[in-house]
Parts: sequence; structure tokens; C-alpha cells
Amino acid sequence: MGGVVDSTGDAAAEPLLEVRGLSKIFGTLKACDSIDLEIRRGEIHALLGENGAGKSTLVKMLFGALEPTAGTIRWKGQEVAIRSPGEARRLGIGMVFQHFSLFDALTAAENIILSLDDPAPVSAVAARARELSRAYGLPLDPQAHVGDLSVGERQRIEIIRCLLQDPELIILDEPTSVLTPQEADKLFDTLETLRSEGRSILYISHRLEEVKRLCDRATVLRGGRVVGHSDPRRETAASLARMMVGGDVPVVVRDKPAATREALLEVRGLNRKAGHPFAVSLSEIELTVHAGEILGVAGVAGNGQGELFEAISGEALQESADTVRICGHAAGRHDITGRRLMGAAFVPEERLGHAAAPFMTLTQNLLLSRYRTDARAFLGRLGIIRNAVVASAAKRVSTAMDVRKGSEDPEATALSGGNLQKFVIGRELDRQPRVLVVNQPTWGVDAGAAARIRQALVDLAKGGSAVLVISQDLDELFEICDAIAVMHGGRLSTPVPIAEATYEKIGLLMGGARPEATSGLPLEETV
Ligand SMILES: Nc1ncnc2c1ncn2[C@@H]1O[C@H](COP(=O)(O)OP(=O)(O)OP(=O)(O)O)[C@@H](O)[C@H]1O
Repeated sequence: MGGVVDSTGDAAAEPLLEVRGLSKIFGTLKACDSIDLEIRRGEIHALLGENGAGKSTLVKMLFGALEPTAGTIRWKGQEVAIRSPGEARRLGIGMVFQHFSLFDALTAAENIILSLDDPAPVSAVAARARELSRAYGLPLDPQAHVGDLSVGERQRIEIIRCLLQDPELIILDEPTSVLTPQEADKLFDTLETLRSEGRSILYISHRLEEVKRLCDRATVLRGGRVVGHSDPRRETAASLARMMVGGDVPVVVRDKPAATREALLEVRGLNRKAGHPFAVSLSEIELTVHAGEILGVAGVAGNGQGELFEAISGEALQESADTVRICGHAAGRHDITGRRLMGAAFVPEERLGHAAAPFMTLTQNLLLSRYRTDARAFLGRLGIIRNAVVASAAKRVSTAMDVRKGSEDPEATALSGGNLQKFVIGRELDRQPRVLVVNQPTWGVDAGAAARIRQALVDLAKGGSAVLVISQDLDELFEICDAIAVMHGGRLSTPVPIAEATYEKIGLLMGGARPEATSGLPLEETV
């Protein structure tokens, strides 16, 4: 690729990007408050901060997606006004967002073309995408439809479309939150290759271990201000977390599980044909979650976790009503509302667009998901919306989950990613569901907020509910679950009780060790 910075000579000495006094005010909220930041050539620079600290706002200003209220940006020594993402790309700044902006019905190559400032034929773009995919270790089929791809695969499209513009600075917002440990390792290799070419990377992540491993320098934001710079390699994950939240991060407290034998969620012989060529078929899935229990489902992305969630939540119906039972009711022929009315709650993986309507307020979103289950409270006997009741429920959720927001009732899209996640989970927990099924509960959530969400799941189970957690974060599953089952190729292993689970054992199952042969067996017998 051309355009790589010469890291010798005078140009190398001056920062690639220099930000002075950059501020962004939304209404009365100073999302970024007089930020100073310098990015050198060929460095991976971490941008750290708890949810709502102002990281996304800052990088959106650098990428021309938001106009600063005050301050200056210098690019290679020249003051610039970056008025649009197109201008940012022309300067050499690329960005991979936390929420992908891809069209499901189009192929990877077609999506890439849409973002190009100079349109090119599909075949040429597909060929170039293949080339980049090989060069940077980012496997991708340019002809695949985005709707059929896992989140990890979608991210690769975003990265490749960013690389096609030959950027000198690449901004990555929470890139590993959707990846398995192995996928994340591959991404780190890619990033190290980019650094060795003299490109710079501004790296936002809540995963402090990976920041220590990968990043050369870190800038920490709190409440919109820079509160420190550090060399992450000299810090511990705990010391970085303290710098971010301004205090110690809470530890999840798990009393001895109070599981009973009352089965609240049962799945029997669930088979589901793949709906399209890239989807995963589900095969003979069996699971039971008892009252008081948290069952974890681990797995590499794209092994059927999304399809399992759809089948259990009622987004996809089963042929037989008995395939899914919720609180003793045959639920297989009921849709998501029907299953909610049986006492279940569901939190899908994608919070913006799926779990929450972006341009509706938090209160409207709460009403949208709960107007049937909470009809009496929210609509009353006459079926008229009781705005004050709904608004007070939204407020209760925000307080319980410590949702930080700029105004009383903002649109979902105005919340930072982690804060929206806290709201979506809190909205469901507020109903005290007897069964909760949640897919990736702490995606993009900072350490303090993740602990809060995990504690809430633990407390829900402690109160006698059954919780099914689908997660790619093994640390999370080990922290809160009573047992972990693994999805691989559309099959679910027998759950491994937490006392017998090790990272190696679960890792082997994730890699495809015989699922049926694992329960309680020593490691050697599972391969
Ligand atoms: N368009 C907007 N309108 C109003 N307020 C906004 C808007 N975008 C962000 N905010 C507010 O600005 C603050 C900073 O949000 P930002 O998304 O930059 O945080 P963040 O550090 O990226 O958080 P996260 O780690 O959760 O993604 C938050 O309080 C957020 O609610």
C-alpha cells in the first residue's frame, strides 16, 4: 500500500495529530472539556475512560462526524477543520465504529463501495478487498451478504473498508468487544503489522489487559477531561481501572447458588435449519435452567449463538410447542411477546437497532418493549398511555443501573454505548423476570459497569429466576455461572459444572472437541 508515513527525518519528530483545548458541548453537558492529545507516528495510543467519559465524542470530532464547540486540531503540523468523514478520509484518518454501519441486504463488497469517495466497479473492489484481507490476516468473502455474517466478520468488513482508504491514523472504537480471544489475537497481529508500517492507531478499549499488551501510550478521560497519561506497560489492569473510574472497581459477590430443581427454561430437541447459506443450523439442542441458576453458553462467534437466541426468544418459532418451555408453559409456537407474557425477558446482542430504537427516547423504548407485559401499569384499564408511570419506570431503571446521560430522557442514540447497555438490561431486570436470556451482556461496557451488570444477573438468579447468559467473554462466564455449555457448529455441549470447568476444557469444546463426551470427564477424554 502507498502513502505510508516515512518514520525518518523531520516529519517523524512532529506529532501526526495534535489536539488542543478540544471541547464538545451537548445542551448543558460538556461531553469533552478542553482535551489535549498528541498522537505520534507509528504508535498505538489507547484512549481509556469509563462509559460516558467522552471517548466516542472525541474521536467523532477527529473523524469529522461531530463539529467541535471549541479547540484546534493540527494534522502533520497544519491546523485543520475536519467537517465530514469524507474530509477525514482524504487527510488520511480512518475509523472503525463500535456500531457498524453496514446494510444487511448487500454483500461485503457492495457495502465497501458505498463508503468509497471515488466509486469503483464491484469486481475491482472485491479483488482489492481480497488482497487486503490476505495481507492483513482478515479472512473475508467479499460476495457474502452482510445479513448472513457474524459480528466478528462484519467488523472485518469495516476494517478492510477503512484500510482501502490507505489511512495514516486508524481509530478503532472497542474493536475486540465482539471478538473471541483467538479473533482478538489475530486482530492484534493485524494492528502490529499496521504499526510496523508506520501507521498510527488510536485504540479505545475497556479491556485493560489487551491495552497493556498492545498499546505504547494511554490517555485517560474522566467526565470529559483528560485525567492522566500513562505507559500502559508499566501499569496493572487494576491501576488503569482506578485511573478511569477514580476509585476501586467493585467485585461481583456471589453467594452459594440457591438453585432448586424447578426447571424454568427447558429446551428439548431443538433443531433449526439454517435460513440462508451463511447461517448455522441448530442440531438437537437440549438445555435446562433451573430456578436460582445461571447457565453460560460460550462459543466462538458464528457457531449458532445468534440462532439459539432467536429460537429461545421467539424471534424464530419452533414446529413443536414443547421444544421450548418457559415456566412450565409450552412456548415453542409463541412469539417474543407471548414468551414475555409467560415471564421471560430477552436482551439481544445488538443494543442499538435491535434492543433499542435509536431515535426513540428511553421512556418510549421502555414502553415499546413492555407495553404488553406491563399493560395494566403502563396503559391502565382504558388503554391510554400513562406517561408519568412509564417515565418513572424509566427513571427507576436509570437509577438502579447508574445510567449516565446528558438529559432526563434522551434518545437511545444519544447515550454512550455502555450506558445504553446498562439501560437495556435494567429495563428487563426491572420486571423481575422469572427467566432472563441475555446475549453478550457486557459488550462495550467499562469495568465498573460490567461488574454492576454481572451483579444484577447474580442477584436476579439469587431471587429465584433462571438466567441464560450467552457470552464470548470467558472471564465473565467463569465469574457468574453455575455451569457452562459450549456452542460449536450449531450443537450445544453438555453443561460443565463450574467446579469442573477450566479455560482449557471450555477452550477445547469451543474448538470442536466432542460435545457429547465432556460432562464431568477429565480433559484427556474430551479430545
Ligand atoms: N448526540 C448526543 N447528544 C447528547 N448527548 C450526547 C450525545 N452523544 C453523546 N452524548 C453524551 O456525551 C457523554 C459522552 O458520551 P461518549 O459516547 O463520548 O462516551 P464514551 O466515553 O464513548 O462512552 P462508552 O464507553 O460507553 O462508549 C455521555 O454523557 C453521553 O450521554
